[in-house]
Amino acid sequence: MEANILNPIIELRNTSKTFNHRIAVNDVSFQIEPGSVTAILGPNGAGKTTTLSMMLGLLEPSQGTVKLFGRSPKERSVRERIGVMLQHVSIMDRLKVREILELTRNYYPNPMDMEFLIHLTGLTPSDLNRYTEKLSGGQKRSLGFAMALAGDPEVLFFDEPTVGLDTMARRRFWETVHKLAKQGKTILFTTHYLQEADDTANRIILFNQGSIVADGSPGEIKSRIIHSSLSFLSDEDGPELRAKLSLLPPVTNCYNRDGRIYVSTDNTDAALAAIFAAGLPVRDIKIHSGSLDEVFEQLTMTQEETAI
Ligand SMILES: Nc1ncnc2c1ncn2[C@@H]1O[C@H](COP(=O)(O)OP(=O)(O)OP(=O)(O)O)[C@@H](O)[C@H]1O
Repeated sequence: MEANILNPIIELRNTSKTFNHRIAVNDVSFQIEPGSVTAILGPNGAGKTTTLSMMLGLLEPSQGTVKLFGRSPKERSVRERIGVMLQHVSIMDRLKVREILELTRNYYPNPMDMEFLIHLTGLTPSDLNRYTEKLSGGQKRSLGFAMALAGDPEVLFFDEPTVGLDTMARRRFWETVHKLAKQGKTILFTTHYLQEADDTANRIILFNQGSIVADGSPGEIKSRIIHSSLSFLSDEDGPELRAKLSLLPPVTNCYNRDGRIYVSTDNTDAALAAIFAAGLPVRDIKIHSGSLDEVFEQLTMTQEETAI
C-alpha cells in the first residue's frame, strides 16, 4: 500500500458511487501530492468522470469521503483554490469572451493577469470581442481552458481536455500544461489516451470498471507490467487450450484478440519451448516486445476476456 502523503491536496477514502444499484466507482482510495501531475486513465465507462465529479463536489459519494485541502470540495474557500475544465463547457450566451473572463476572474481573490491568460490559452485579442455563442467548438474549449485558469488556481482539473481539439490546439494545450506544472500547480486530468498520460503525467492512476487497477509513475507501471508476449493461431482455440497454456510456468497471462491467442511472459524463449514440449497445436507464431499500448489493453481487459 502506498505511503500516506503529508497534507495531500486531494484525498479519496474508500469512495464509491452507485447509480440505480449500478456501481460506477467502487471503493477507490488515493491521495494527490501538491505539485504533481496525475492522469486518471481508463477506457469508456471506467468511472473517471464520476470520480472527478465527486472530487469537485458535483456528485456526492454513495460511500466513503472526498477531501480537497482537507475540507469538503463544496466549501467556497476550497473552490477559490481550484480551476476546472469539464468535458462539456457550458458558457452563458449573450456575453462576450472578455466579459465572461472578467466575471470568472472576479470570483477569485488573486486572478491571473488578463493578457497573460489570453497568451497562455491561445485566445486571440479579436476573440475577446466575440459573443460566446459565435465561437467554434475549438474556441469554446480554449475559453473553457481560460476560465479554468482565470483564478490562477493552485489545483487544476481537466476532464478529457483534448477531445475535439485539432493537433495544433492539442499540442498548445499540453505545452501550457507543462508550463503550469513547472510553476508548481497541482494538475489532475482524465484521459483515454495512454500517450497523453505517459507524456505529461508523473503519476498514472489506471481505472477499469470503477476500480483502480494500477497506480504509479508511467515508468513504474511500464516496468512492473510490460511483458513480452507471443501470439499464434490455433485450430483448437477455446477454454481448454487456454487452460493448458495457463498451466505452463513461463506463461503469466493469455487472452484472445481478433482470433489470435496472445501469451504474456517474461521469457518468450521459455514460453515457446514449453508450448512445443506440451505439444499444443499452434501455428503462425509471432513474438511481440512489450508496449505501453499492450499493457493498457491487458490491464483493462474485462474479467471474462482474461479468464483462462
Ligand atoms: N448520472 C448517471 N446516471 C446513471 N449512470 C451513470 C451516471 N453517470 C455515469 N454513469 C455510469 O457510471 C459508469 C461510469 O461512468 P463515467 O462517466 O464515470 O466513466 P468515464 O470513465 O468517465 O467514461 P468516458 O471516458 O466514456 O467519459 C458508466 O457505466 C456510466 O454509464
